[in-house]
Amino acid sequence: MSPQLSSLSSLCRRKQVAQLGWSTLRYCWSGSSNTCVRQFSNGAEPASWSPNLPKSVRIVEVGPRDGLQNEPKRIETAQKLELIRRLAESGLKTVEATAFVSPKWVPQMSDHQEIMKHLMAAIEGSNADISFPALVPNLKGMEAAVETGVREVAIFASASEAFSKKNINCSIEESLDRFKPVLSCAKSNGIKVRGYVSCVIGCPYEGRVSEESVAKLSKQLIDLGCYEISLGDTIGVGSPGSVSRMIRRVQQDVQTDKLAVHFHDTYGQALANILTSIQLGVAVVDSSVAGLGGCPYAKGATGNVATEDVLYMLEDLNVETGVDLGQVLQAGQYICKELGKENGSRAARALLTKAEKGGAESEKSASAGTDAQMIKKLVLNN
Ligand SMILES: CC(C)(COP(=O)([O-])OP(=O)([O-])OC[C@H]1O[C@@H](n2cnc3c(N)ncnc32)[C@H](O)[C@@H]1OP(=O)([O-])[O-])[C@@H](O)C(=O)NCCC(=O)NCCSC(=O)C[C@@](C)(O)CC(=O)[O-]
Repeated sequence: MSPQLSSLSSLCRRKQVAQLGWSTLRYCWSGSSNTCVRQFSNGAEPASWSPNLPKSVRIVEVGPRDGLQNEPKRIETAQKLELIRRLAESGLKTVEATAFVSPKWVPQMSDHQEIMKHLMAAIEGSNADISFPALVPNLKGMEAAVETGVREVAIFASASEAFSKKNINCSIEESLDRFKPVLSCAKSNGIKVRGYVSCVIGCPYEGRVSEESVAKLSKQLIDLGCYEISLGDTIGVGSPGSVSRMIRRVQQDVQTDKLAVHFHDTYGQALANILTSIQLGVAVVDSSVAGLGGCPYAKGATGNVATEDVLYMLEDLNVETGVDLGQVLQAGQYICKELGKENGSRAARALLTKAEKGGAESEKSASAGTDAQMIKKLVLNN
């Protein structure tokens, strides 16, 4: 073996390239630039640029709930349903639709019954492979959700005491007590329950949150019966260092295939955090169309990471999502127009600018295949 191949071989072994099937890989060096180009021996592209990435990622779209809950202007139920319809048509398999919370606390979600009844009627009797979960904070919310025929709910706890108090008006311990009857009601009605842990890196009232408390609460929610835990950086203060420390600690107590990540983009770290998380094996990512969002009880925190930005990155990494970026982008444009606000997705804005300048010209200059394909679609659809 040449010295170059031998040093590459040990480097790749360190990175556990064996998982990809070492024998099927052929390596060529482009001597001058010293870059390694990987190809499968059958000529196909490698699954992804890094052996540590999952083959596919499930996107949990939270725009209609997390994205809209903080909007000051009343959004009509019909507008919300139109947004959900467009998102569902893009190939998303999970679209969080609403929250059965108190209308006094979060007025924007007060049409939860109507939204959920409509969605459940739309998929009734079908084998539609799509889930429309709703947030529930307590048994009262759960009972209202059950009346609509809901098939999946999400309970939400906080790793910070102060945030728990502000957000759901009880301590962490009390919230777990409130969730117990929710879980048993879910069990007897065959409803899946997802669990959120908020403030996994920092809290707007208490500052830094320990990895220990995030792991403890995540495990408690799993033990209560949640099938998955979404780790929420509610105020978007994490970056890859703190995020990887937190995830590694949680992985000691909860299986990785039961974890999801939920990043807000306050410090512009969300995509880096997602890349870090998926390299640690997490294969479920929450995001919000057009980067809508913010929490009413976390002032100053910006929206969730934009679904379009996540899809743009994952497409380039060859990580499958089954979601059509063009359709999500158009759903984002629809809701931004209704809300009278600019699209918060950087990828959406860049692609739209290019599309406006003219598809053919942009295709020539597009740096990534994703750009060219997207612009073609946008030009055709506009
Ligand atoms: C949990 C409560 C209800 C406690 O609120 P409370 O005031 O302590 O509740 P209560 O039991 O004392 O009841 C007070 C009133 O609320 C009613 N009530 C009681 N429960 C419900 C219910 N489920 N639905 C509708 N109404 C309800 C109840 O019937 C009563 O009505 P009244 O007699 O005054 O007319 C309240 O604090 C609340 O609704 N909080 C929700 C806050 C919220 O939605 N926050 C945003 C979620 S985002 C988040 O948490 C982060 C996340 C998940 O996105 C992840 C991340 O970003 O990191």
